[in-house]
Amino acid sequence: MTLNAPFSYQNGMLHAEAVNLEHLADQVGTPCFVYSKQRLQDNWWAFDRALQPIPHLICYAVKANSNIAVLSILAQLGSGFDIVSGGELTRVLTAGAPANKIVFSGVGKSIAEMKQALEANILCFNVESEAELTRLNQVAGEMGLKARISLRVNPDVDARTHPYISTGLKQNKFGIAITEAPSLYAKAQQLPHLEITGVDCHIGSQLLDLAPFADALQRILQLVKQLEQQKIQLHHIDFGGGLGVRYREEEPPEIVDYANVLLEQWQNLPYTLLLEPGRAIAADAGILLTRVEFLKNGEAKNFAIVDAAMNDLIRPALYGAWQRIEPVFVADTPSADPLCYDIVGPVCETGDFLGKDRYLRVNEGDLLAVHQAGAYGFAMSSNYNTRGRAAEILVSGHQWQCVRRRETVEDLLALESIATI
Ligand SMILES: Cc1ncc(COP(=O)(O)O)c(C=O)c1O
Ligand SMILES: N[C@@H](CCCC[NH3+])C(=O)O
Repeated sequence: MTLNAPFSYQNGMLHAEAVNLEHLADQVGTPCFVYSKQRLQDNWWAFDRALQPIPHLICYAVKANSNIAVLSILAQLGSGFDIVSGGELTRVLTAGAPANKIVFSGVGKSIAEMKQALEANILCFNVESEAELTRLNQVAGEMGLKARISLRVNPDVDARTHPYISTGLKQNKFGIAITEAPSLYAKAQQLPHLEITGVDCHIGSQLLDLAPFADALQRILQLVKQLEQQKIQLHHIDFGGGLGVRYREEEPPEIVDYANVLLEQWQNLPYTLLLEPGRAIAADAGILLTRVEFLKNGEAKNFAIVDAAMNDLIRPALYGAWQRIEPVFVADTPSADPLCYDIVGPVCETGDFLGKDRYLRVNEGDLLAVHQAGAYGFAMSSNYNTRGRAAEILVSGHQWQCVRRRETVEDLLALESIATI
């Protein structure tokens, strides 16, 4: 028997982390998410290196994986952060990141969130509507402060990704139409409690093509020229995140090729380039470990019923996403042919599956690893069916540490009370 390295990737590279996953799963219990410190760092450095020729700030998209230990690893590298809520702001500051590297995206910022971010003195609000602009100006004024802003511009390019995670089209709720941006910038310039500092854009997630990026940047740079003519002073251009990763047979661009497409158009612009990558930094730095509870041979299908469910990893149920699932132990000389299974969880939904039609050699009690689970895994988990959320483990070399313990039922019930009315 050989133990698979915890992070053996599709490209055949074995990762340096060397923790025995069986021992870890025995001690922590399953399901649990396991993150590689080294891989997080390597991914962040790959962006940083690729953008070396120009002034830049990588603002990791916290929504992808907001564990405080993950954030603090990136903060120590000098990362900036893209947040979308007051909660994420608190996490990032708790992780020790400086507020002046934080940008705040999202279409529905509340007054309380605006106040929190103004008090913290974040780098920039990415404003997504005229109404938000008005509200932010008022809130900042009441606090006797000025809010630094970018307008998030919707360039109307088709990112050619899943419709739920495409954000740069006219019909999406995000951003301000590029055609309306010059007049809204002119308005922002008149508002006394705002300070224009940049332009922002994000066209979608899990992008596998460079063309939409190139297209969007071209449109943004045209807008920037127009704003220069309007004498609007910019300091940065925030080009969002969205670079895809390989889940199955996709061929996402390398980080360096993605950066080169941006650099080609950038030339010698006198601005700082901000990027907001999430998935490309966190996805392949994490796996979800789950144990087979039962094997069930139905009339039409075989099921491997595992102890992780859609509440732990919702991407398969929500987007029909495919993530690689494989046993942690692989026999050197397999004794039987693999069987075709649906890998399903205990949640009472037919949509509760982690994978369908997977050929596996498994037995009850076996440990499985779901790959590419470092991004939009735990961060999108829930307590559906009153299931406590999984533990999160960070591994570094031969060491591991529990960076979020498993939720107990007491944790879940603590917020509720028996009705007395
Ligand atoms: C505004 C914004 N920035 C950054 C991201 C991160 O995207 P990704 O994880 O695809 O890099 C997202 C998510 O799509 C987003 O909405
Ligand atoms: N949650 C999505 C990505 C959403 C990106 C956020 N704007 C996913 O798992 O693919």
